[in-house]
Amino acid sequence: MSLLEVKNLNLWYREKQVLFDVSFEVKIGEILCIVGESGSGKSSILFTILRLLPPYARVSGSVKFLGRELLKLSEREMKSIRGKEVGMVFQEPSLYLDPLFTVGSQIEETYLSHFKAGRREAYEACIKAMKKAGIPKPEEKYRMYPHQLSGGLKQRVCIANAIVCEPKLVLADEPTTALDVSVQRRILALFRNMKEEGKAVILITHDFGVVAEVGDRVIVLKDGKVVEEGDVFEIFDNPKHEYTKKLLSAI
Ligand SMILES: Nc1ncnc2c1ncn2[C@@H]1O[C@H](COP(=O)(O)OP(=O)(O)OP(=O)(O)O)[C@@H](O)[C@H]1O
Repeated sequence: MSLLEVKNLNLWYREKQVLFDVSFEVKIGEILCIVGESGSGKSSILFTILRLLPPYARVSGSVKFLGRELLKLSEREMKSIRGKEVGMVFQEPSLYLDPLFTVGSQIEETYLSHFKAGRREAYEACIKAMKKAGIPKPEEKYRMYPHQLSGGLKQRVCIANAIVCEPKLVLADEPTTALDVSVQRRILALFRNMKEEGKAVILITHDFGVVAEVGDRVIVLKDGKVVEEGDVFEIFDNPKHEYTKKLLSAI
């Protein structure tokens, strides 16, 4: 069953068009990887799905999540979807953590903004999410401020924040780039587990090793257009587009 259906999506930042007729689907239990060079529009696809665009952006097309047209929802309805139904891990964790609050209170806040729960329940959900995100000694880290954590740990806090409400879909923009190999493996294992729980992930990555390890399907983006789409094995064994061949030969 289709969890997310994106059809003929176009995006303009002021006069400049950056997405051209982008269409793809994400099924339940699937990890879709988006690959493409810097500036090809990968992050813009995720920001458009969650409607986190600047006021000067213009969008046409359709983004259906479980049959609901997200592009037509009010901001209030979108708020109830962001973080709860659809989680997001951004590229630069420092930008999304508030320096004035402990990381534990920020993750709990995400939980409490979507569920009527007491402090104890929120605390337990927070510790569980931190463990799943591969944070060692989560009870200690819970009380720390972002500046007291390394870049890799901050990224894992963002991942915990994205999964604390157990969303059906996680959008992850280069989530493992700042992490060392063992933590990276743990995060990829977390994404694989999400598939088994009937959830799905859209993963932006430059790393074809990551695609091979967890991806089910891939879309290749070039200058805002989908130039190739297919199952991971098909793309690796038989890339059709010159651009995909070039990306593959670069690794
Ligand atoms: N908020 C914005 N306002 C104006 N232009 C933007 C904005 N965000 C991105 N762009 C432009 O849109 C195009 C696509 O950018 P986007 O960040 O989506 O690409 P990307 O493939 O994710 O790149 P990267 O891998 O470097 O993150 C680029 O030309 C970029 O300069």
